[in-house]
Amino acid sequence: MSEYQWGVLGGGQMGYAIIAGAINAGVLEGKNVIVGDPFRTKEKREKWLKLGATCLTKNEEVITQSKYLLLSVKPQMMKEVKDVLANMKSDQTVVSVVAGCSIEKLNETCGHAKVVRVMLNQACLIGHGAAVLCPDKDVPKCDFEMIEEMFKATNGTVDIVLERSMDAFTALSGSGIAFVYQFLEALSDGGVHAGLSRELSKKVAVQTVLGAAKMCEETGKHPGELKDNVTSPSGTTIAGIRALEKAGFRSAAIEAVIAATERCKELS
Ligand SMILES: NC(=O)C1=CN([C@@H]2O[C@H](COP(=O)(O)OP(=O)(O)OC[C@H]3O[C@@H](n4cnc5c(N)ncnc54)[C@H](O)[C@@H]3O)[C@@H](O)[C@H]2O)C=CC1
Ligand SMILES: O=C(O)[C@@H]1CCC=N1
Repeated sequence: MSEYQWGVLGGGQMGYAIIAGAINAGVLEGKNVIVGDPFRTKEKREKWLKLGATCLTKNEEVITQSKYLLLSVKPQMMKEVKDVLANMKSDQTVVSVVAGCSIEKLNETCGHAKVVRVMLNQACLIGHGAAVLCPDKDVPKCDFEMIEEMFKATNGTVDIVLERSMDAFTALSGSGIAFVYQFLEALSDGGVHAGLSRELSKKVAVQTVLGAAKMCEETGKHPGELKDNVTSPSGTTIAGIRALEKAGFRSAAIEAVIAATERCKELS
């Protein structure tokens, strides 16, 4: 084993968010990271080099030189990496964020390595992800604690969950952040329609969503109760809520989580 501790297979959006988040949080050093990716663009390689990581296009070397391997290729790319993963040893641990890829499948694919399945979203880059972890039974306690600490440093919440709920968490956390981005974009479009500048509308929309999330977190109150507190009789809010209800807003959000969960099941 070399000086590298963390290998990454797939240095794209999620691999980068997890590792850069950990480096930003001070729980990992770039010099301890080795990334395997075809690096089809110069920008991608440079992003990793800036972190102090080592970039390789040969996955074999990444595998042999890592104690922990972050598996962050697309589900459809698993077949491309399965031959190198098959060589993994029992003193190595794979941390997989691959949507829909079960522990059973990971065990079949990753040689003798131990396996931890994780789901989270890209806000881990800035310490505000929402992570769920699902370790296989044979993961040594000290290895799991180390992995848990790393995810605690980069996520607002970290929970250990049963594997059967991973598809739902993929929808709620992994994809859910994109649904919130869509809501944010739509809110600021609404502001622009009402005559606000794009810049100020976006800024206020972001702060409004941030404030709502913090109110839910810090008061511990049900979002419905907080909504009722805002809604004056014959006021502006109820007029807006009526419009949202007419358009099926809450149902659309529920359907989005269901659709993403179903898609995750299909991917597996
Ligand atoms: N994007 C997200 O917000 C989230 C993604 N995930 C999961 O993370 C995984 C990665 O997703 P993204 O980062 O979005 O995808 P991405 O496409 O940004 O990253 C995948 C990376 O794998 C690289 N790659 C392709 N073939 C390879 C090979 N043979 N060996 C090594 N690397 C190879 C690509 O060049 C790319 O950089 C997926 O399995 C996804 O389900 C999980 C949670 C959230
Ligand atoms: O869209 C996807 O498939 C991935 C998994 C969760 C978030 N992004």
